[in-house]
Amino acid sequence: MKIAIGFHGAAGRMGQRLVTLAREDAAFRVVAALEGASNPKIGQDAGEVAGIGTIGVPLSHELPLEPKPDVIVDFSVPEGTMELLKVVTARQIPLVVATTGFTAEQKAEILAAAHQTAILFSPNMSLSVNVLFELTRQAAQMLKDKDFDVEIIEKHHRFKKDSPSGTAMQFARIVQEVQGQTELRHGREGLVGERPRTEIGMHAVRVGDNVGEHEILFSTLGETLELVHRGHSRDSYARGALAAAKFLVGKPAGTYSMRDVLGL
Ligand SMILES: NC(=O)C1=CN([C@@H]2O[C@H](COP(=O)(O)OP(=O)(O)OC[C@H]3O[C@@H](n4cnc5c(N)ncnc54)[C@H](OP(=O)(O)O)[C@@H]3O)[C@@H](O)[C@H]2O)C=CC1
Ligand SMILES: O=C(O)C1=N[C@H](C(=O)O)C[C@H](O)C1
Repeated sequence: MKIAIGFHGAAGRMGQRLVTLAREDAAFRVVAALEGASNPKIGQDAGEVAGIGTIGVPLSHELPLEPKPDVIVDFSVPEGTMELLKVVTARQIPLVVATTGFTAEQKAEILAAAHQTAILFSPNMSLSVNVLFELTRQAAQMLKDKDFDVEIIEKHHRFKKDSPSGTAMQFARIVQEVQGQTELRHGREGLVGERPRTEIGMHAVRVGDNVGEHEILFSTLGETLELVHRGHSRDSYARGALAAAKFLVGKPAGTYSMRDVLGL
């Protein structure tokens, strides 16, 4: 039996790649392609929008009653995800949340919804970024209390709405958990004084069509260690999200992570 999969934000940059790659994967049948109510492409075929020809699934705002998806993958905007949460909890549909830019309150709502259905929530679906989360934790542990400054630089395309990226925030949280920095310093300007060791510097660069780069710098007097990930295309995120969808089908309510999917 094929997995019936739905996409939320289906006409977006990521949504189009997901529709395309899911159609190439014999494990899936695409049954829903959801978009914001005001999207001008509502009613158009999701495959036509993705550039792969007609697949018989129109872009819609409401999730049709039938066929019920076995899982939904969300790459949209925070307000859209919050709306979708009501639908997936009412209908007990597992959800992969890949959207970023949530407030702390919105994150708490997503975690609360996981009491009612299975939710996998990750700011980055790529295998190697998730490996880098682990390497960063190890580096932070080994360099703890050794007089290192930590700065995080992320680069993304000019269309990105949230800053810093959800992934950069996750790198910062990992280092803070291990080393205890109390403050995130978003850029610097003016006579800000010497750098305290209690902050992590955060720098968001927005350039052209960059699909995502993250650098974590551990630097002390005389040397710098740089951990770097560079995306080549959006397909690394899309493939990770489809692996997460396969993993989540049939799982009981609860929160899951890419570590579970990738066996890290
Ligand atoms: N976790 C990960 O690995 C990754 C996460 N992302 C995140 O995914 C999200 C989407 O990225 P990207 O595809 O580049 O962005 P896009 O803007 O290209 O796509 C978002 C889509 O969501 C649609 N949308 C807007 N409002 C709603 C709504 N209320 N309900 C449903 N859909 C809606 C947008 O429509 P419209 O254009 O009409 O506004 C658009 O089609 C971002 O938050 C990004 O940071 C991206 C890549 C990887
Ligand atoms: O908007 C993007 O493009 C990306 N967003 C995610 C984030 O905010 O971390 C993941 C990836 O870097 C691409």
